[in-house]
Amino acid sequence: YTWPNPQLDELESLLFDQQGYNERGILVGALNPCDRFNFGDTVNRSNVADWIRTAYHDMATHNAEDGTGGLDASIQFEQDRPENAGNGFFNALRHLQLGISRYVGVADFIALGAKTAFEQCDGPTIPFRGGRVDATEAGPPGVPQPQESLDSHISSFARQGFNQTEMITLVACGHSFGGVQHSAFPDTVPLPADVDDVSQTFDSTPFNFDNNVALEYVHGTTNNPLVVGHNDTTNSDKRIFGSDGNATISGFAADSDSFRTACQSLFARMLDTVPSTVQLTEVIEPLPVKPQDIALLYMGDGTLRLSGQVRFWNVAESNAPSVKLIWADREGKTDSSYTGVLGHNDQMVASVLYNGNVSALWYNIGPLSTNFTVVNETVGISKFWFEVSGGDSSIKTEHQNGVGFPIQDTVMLANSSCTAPAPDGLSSIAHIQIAVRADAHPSRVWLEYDLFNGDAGSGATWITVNTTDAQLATNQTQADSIYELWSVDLPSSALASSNTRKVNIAAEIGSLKITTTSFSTSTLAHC
Ligand code: HEM
Repeated sequence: YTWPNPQLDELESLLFDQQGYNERGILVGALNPCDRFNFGDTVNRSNVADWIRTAYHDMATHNAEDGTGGLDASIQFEQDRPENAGNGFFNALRHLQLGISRYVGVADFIALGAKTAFEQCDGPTIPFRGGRVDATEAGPPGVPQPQESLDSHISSFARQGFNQTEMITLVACGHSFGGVQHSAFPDTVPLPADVDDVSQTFDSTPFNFDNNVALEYVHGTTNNPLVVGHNDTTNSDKRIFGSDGNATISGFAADSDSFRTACQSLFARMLDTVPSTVQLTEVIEPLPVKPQDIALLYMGDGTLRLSGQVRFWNVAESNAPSVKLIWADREGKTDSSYTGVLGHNDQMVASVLYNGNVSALWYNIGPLSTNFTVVNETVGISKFWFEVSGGDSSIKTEHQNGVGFPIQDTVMLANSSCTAPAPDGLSSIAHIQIAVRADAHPSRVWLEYDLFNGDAGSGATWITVNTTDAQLATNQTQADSIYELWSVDLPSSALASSNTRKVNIAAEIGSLKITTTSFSTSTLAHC
């Protein structure tokens, strides 16, 4: 895709800013190491297994015929159903919900969680699409349960869109992780003496993807509680694996590569099973050159400060290039003076598990001593690009296939913005000043910020975007012939349940809506 695209940029970052500098720790951080479990010390439980099971149970109510249900976060409202026994969903959701924003909801986070868990813990790479839509209420029930007959499982998977071989495969792929917990299934897993609870695992390597679930089943060494459980009624894995005379599962036991490939494609299908009204995005690949948090700041002295960061994908620190920024002015013209340096040091390195271990380098716009580049406000800026000088003294221009990286200089934060204590002495008020090009004549200028909403009963969460309108400032002393100032006060209470405490500026000019990247009010100067 072409930068910028706020939804795809956010998904790309969640997928590929995994570890190291600028990491988005929410996914990989909770899966490292793979036996990590955030909630209590029950032996054999893990976030990895909870996250994968959550994605399956959310998807499993899909109806392929009428196109309803699928991976839509309706699991948030369905946790008290017998088919969703155990606290794994609650555990998974209360972590994954923390990352949501106006661009990426709970359903996308459930899918991201399962994908990342699978890959981080030795599974193959799953292509990822975003754009799932969160359900606002429970859907019809229909997750398969262990006491049901083979026929009912076959028809349940058919309803979900999977044939019998795919059913065997998907169950084996999922049950490469985790196990059955006594407290959730007391009739299936007995409680040994002297422990409060226990989880009996599906194979001997419950925290990592491998074909042991098939191998141990075929060798007769399995301890899978849904195969060798003392109550044959709940031995659903035994009935499912054996339903084609063990042909599929024996193939997986004999050939771990075929198991990997089969799980890779079925996991992708599982995560992409959504209501037919939902249109998923393209498969998101890492951008080779990705600007982030690019912002202009109006200084009121004839200059604008350009700041932000740029990530260069799949470059090792030992080959760190030197990078030059070049830009075009408001009219699209460039000049030999429209150039700046990018700052980098050996700490600004990230690592990503993506078809192997990839490293990415981050650079700041401007030298590290200031982290900004000065733009003359009279000529402004409309797009930028990079000249990358490799160790072999070759120079490569990175300009998004000639498009450049666009930036608007119509609306931006002014550096006269500041925060002051509120009259209650406890909270604060941000006095936000916004610079708007005097020739733009916006019909409306406002602030936007994401607010968390939660339903205490179900534990469901969602984001709403709150807005506060700005007015043309009565005091224009900081303004000049090119920019006028708008102002708005934002009490910190307005951001009370904002997940990021970040705010962006928006303006409506004709039928066009322009937005800036977001900033944190906590970084503003004190008045
Ligand atoms: C007929 C179909 C299935 C049945 C009857 C079934 C049944 C079960 C049961 C009873 C548990 C124990 C849950 C607990 O103790 O909290 C479990 C765990 C699990 N299932 Fe399934 N399952 C099925 C299909 C799947 C599929 C298709 C996947 C994923 C692709 C999957 C992934 C998991 C995972 C990862 C766990 C471990 C959870 C943990 O350790 O916390 N299952 N399953």
